[in-house]
Amino acid sequence: MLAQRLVAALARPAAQQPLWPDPARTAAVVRQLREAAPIVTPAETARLSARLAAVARGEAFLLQGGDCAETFADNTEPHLRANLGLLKRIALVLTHAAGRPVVPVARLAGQYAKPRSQPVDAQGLPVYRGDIINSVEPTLAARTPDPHRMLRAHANAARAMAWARRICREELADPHALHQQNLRFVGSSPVGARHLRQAEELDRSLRFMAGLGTRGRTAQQSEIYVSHEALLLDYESALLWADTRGPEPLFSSGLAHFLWIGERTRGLDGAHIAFAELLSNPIGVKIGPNTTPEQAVEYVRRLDPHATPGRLTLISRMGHAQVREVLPPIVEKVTASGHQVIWQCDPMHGNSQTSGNGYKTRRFSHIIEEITGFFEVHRELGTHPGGLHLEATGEDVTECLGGARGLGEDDLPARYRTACDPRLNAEQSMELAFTVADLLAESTVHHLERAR
Ligand SMILES: O=C[C@H](O)[C@H](O)COP(=O)(O)O
Ligand SMILES: C=C(OP(=O)(O)O)C(=O)O
Repeated sequence: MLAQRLVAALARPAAQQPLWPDPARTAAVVRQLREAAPIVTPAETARLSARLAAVARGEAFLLQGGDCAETFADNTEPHLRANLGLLKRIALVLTHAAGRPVVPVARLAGQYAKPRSQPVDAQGLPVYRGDIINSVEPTLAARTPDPHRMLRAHANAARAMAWARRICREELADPHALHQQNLRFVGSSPVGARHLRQAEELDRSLRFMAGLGTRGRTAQQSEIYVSHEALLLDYESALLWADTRGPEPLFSSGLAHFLWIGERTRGLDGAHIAFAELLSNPIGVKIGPNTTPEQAVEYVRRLDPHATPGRLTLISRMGHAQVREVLPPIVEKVTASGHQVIWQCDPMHGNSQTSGNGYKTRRFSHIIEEITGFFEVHRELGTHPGGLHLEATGEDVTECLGGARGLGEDDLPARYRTACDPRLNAEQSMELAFTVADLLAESTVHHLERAR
């Protein structure tokens, strides 16, 4: 029955899929993938579901982030350490500000497929669709979709997951060490003085905990969950466990704990939403500025049929100029439906622009403005601003404009390394973290006042 539903889901129109040149070879690769080892376990995914239920109830915060596009070349321990370290450092600042747990979900171990606006690039070549499909190198041969890349993606994801588990357990579980790195940011950033008070308060809290005899190295501190966009359906549908623990039999993805459906593939009649309906994993749906409140309620109805808190995350990416106008009626209508979704802000994808010198970029001030608008909307409506979804790296790239160092267009070429969209660098990310910390602290106060 479930297998038949899967066949029916995949028979629906699927946007953004590659035209594999040799279907027989693709089928052979998919058969091989079905035999491959899973990247994550259902028990881990169930643990994330429980953590996300707390987020949906307003008792925790979801922090998701990482590269726009993972690449095979950058799948190295140092790169993962930098990105995971950044995620954990941001999480520490936000945990302290919110006085609530932060659930860390990396864009990692599978974020290899990219939806694109145009099928061809400026040179007339097939566009780069992520390392799982073709190569970024600008030649016709390299851009031709190659199904064998799905096997390479799986092997890379398995390696990344093993590293991520080890790095988070052995290197990033000590809040004191993370805090020391954050203090270095505060000491060296041109806007560090602005964040000194927050850093000192965190310092005091950590010393207080040490006084109580705990360094805070808990199992929760070393946890990490992974996520990616469920875009390439040949890959996503190849590794599924049967999951009979819930109210109806479903599949649990063996490829990631959390999967999201992107803005370009969220059509209600399409294969991606139908596929997501068959998963027991927590699911995200990106909602852009054209989303209507009625559509949002339909996602809730289809993807959260049993009204499970945190099962669905609605990831708004409206753009800084539209968030205050477009988001409120959506939040109101979904709230009235009685479902407890997670409201997450992706301040990246609605704020992309092309610089005068031809780089795809984003302005730091626009990113902050969208997050501020998101918090304002939820404060106004009395709902929980439950999470943040960032494209960010712990490396010192020059891809987004602005921030404390005032990165300008002329700075972009120096270290513009992304394979797709521009990421915040480590310093811009920490500046954002301290800014969001203030917003979160405020929202916690309002939450407590309302609860009284
Ligand atoms: O990461 C996201 C998408 O792949 C991206 O925003 C689409 O980018 P494009 O407009 O450059 O194709
Ligand atoms: C493509 C992405 O986002 P969106 O679907 O919101 O454009 C992404 O998060 O990588």
